[in-house]
Amino acid sequence: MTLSAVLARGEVLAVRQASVSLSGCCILKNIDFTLEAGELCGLIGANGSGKTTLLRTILGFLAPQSGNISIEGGGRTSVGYVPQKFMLDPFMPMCARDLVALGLDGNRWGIPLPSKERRQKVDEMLEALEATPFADQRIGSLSGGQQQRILIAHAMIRRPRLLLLDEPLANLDIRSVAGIVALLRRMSREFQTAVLLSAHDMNPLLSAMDRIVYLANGRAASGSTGAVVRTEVLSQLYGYHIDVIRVHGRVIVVAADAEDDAQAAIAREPVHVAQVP
Ligand SMILES: Nc1ncnc2c1ncn2[C@@H]1O[C@H](COP(=O)(O)OP(=O)(O)OP(=O)(O)O)[C@@H](O)[C@H]1O
Repeated sequence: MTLSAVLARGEVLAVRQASVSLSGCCILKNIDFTLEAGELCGLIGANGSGKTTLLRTILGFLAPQSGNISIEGGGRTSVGYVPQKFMLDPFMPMCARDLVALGLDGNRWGIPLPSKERRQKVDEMLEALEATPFADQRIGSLSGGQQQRILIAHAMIRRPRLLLLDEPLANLDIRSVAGIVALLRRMSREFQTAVLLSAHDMNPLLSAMDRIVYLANGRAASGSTGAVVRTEVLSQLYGYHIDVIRVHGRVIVVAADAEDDAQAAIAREPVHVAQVP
């Protein structure tokens, strides 16, 4: 990871021609996009398309074989992260508020914040996430949507410049999904944090995304949703014909005429089926 020298004004993250291999297998090839302060970006792709790999590379857990990644402020201290499938023990004897407060400690050394200041920061973040009403409940007793809010508060409490979330909408009902998306949209603007969240279904994010990074075939297309989610762009990305169908304000991406069985199996993967609210 390089320091912020190559970032243009306003950019918080720049991924430049980054390629990543795992166990000798190329997972991501020449990924190239930037994110600006306050932008909300959907990292969209089917299962196994490399979303987690890309997030782990941005975090510095994996090194790109080529290309580079620059983050404002130089790295981890300015990045918040909510991992995928974060399992919270239902019997963990910790209330939600305390988990948020732990985010203040992070990799911080030295004298802790005075307890009054600490409490104030936690209260502010709980309020921002509309999590105050359940802040004193045991973390394991909360619903999936409530837990997600607490995890985001934990990741945001040090006001990172970049927030990475791996599938934060998975396993949530449609109402909770809409609530989390609206909160992330508002927080990215309010705190001028660049938010990159992965999802396999772009539909819940359509009205909220400033930018999309669409992963397929180890490669990425990025830009506004209108510019990227198009037949020509996605067909080029996948390497075979893709139809983009817009219906009732939703997008369905389907592969037409896959040439053989193997391709057809891959082709079925990217289909984004519209959910009925
Ligand atoms: N350690 C590894 N060695 C080799 N291949 C790996 C390794 N870890 C992951 N992969 C492969 O890399 C590809 C991308 O995986 P990744 O978890 O990044 O995808 P994803 O888009 O996050 O998937 P999901 O939506 O299912 O979480 C997959 O094909 C996966 O099998």
